Amino acid sequence: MRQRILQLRKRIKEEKPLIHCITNPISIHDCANVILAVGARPIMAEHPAEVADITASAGALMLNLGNITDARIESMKRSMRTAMENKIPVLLDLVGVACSDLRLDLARELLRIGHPAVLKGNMSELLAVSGLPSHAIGIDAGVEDALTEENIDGVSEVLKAFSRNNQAIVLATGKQDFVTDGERVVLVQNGSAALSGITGTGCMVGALTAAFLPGCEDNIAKEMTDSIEAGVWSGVEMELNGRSGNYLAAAVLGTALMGIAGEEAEKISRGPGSFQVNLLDEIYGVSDRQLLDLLKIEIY
Ligand SMILES: Nc1ncnc2c1ncn2[C@@H]1O[C@H](COP(=O)(O)OP(=O)(O)OP(=O)(O)O)[C@@H](O)[C@H]1O
Ligand SMILES: Cc1ncsc1CCO
Repeated sequence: MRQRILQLRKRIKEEKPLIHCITNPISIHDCANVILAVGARPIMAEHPAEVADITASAGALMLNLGNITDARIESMKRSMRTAMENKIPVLLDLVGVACSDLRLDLARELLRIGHPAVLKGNMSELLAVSGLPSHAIGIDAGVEDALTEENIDGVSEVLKAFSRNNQAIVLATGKQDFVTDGERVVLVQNGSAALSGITGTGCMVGALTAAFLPGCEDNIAKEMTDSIEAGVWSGVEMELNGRSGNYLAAAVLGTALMGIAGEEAEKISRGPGSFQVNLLDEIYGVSDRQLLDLLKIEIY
């Protein structure tokens, strides 16, 4: 996994894929900047009459339900259709589905239209979309829903089943980030409480993960073959848009990079203002050596 995420980061820097984001105006600027910081190219087009063309030319599509509008609802449906037709990987960020039936219904409709590679949210949002009770406060996760040593086995079973049912990577953010492909679970333990002191860090994790999706494409078949030969493939084969594959590494890299950058930025910041600036610098500047030395993941 460690070598895999370094290769993925290098590949995106080299290939600079176009990442189409339809997202909320609160964090749209931050999302564009983190995509640039890892070497990819953001485009934030959202007019319903143009999004199909833009999606068709992109390497990945990010749909973020924050601050939803009628225009973006229509655009997301159109882009999801185009992404499926063109075999473009999609990350769906379920912002607010635990506090708004409009967004929950939209998420379900998008899941009927298409097949995201990654389903992302905080723990309350993922419980809500899985059809379970949740305790969100607005777009924030409720403390009752946080991952703990006591509930981790139960939560893992729920989110692994949700991943298998949707044949998507599930990424739940929080103090620890939880990533699963339906078989394996990766806990990413990097991070800083300062990340919850500025808005949009969850959206930025979505944007980073979306930026890494195109880098998983050609390597998927090879990664699976290598794993089978090495006897370590865990058995789950995902049919994503007609390809077999697994975008687990993109989600682990997206969350780990945010977590490590948050830890490093916190050391040199005076408060949320300088933290925000330093966070972007760290996402841009963290070296491979730092990534390897600071990465804290557990794989089950
Ligand atoms: N208390 C914490 N300690 C360490 N890391 C944290 C903490 N809170 C959040 N993070 C990190 O911040 C990032 C965003 O996660 P969070 O769950 O806060 O997203 P969110 O609620 O969707 O955020 P937003 O709504 O602001 O976009 C993740 O990388 C997560 O690991
Ligand atoms: C504050 C806020 N409201 C809708 S989206 C958003 C950014 C963090 O998700």
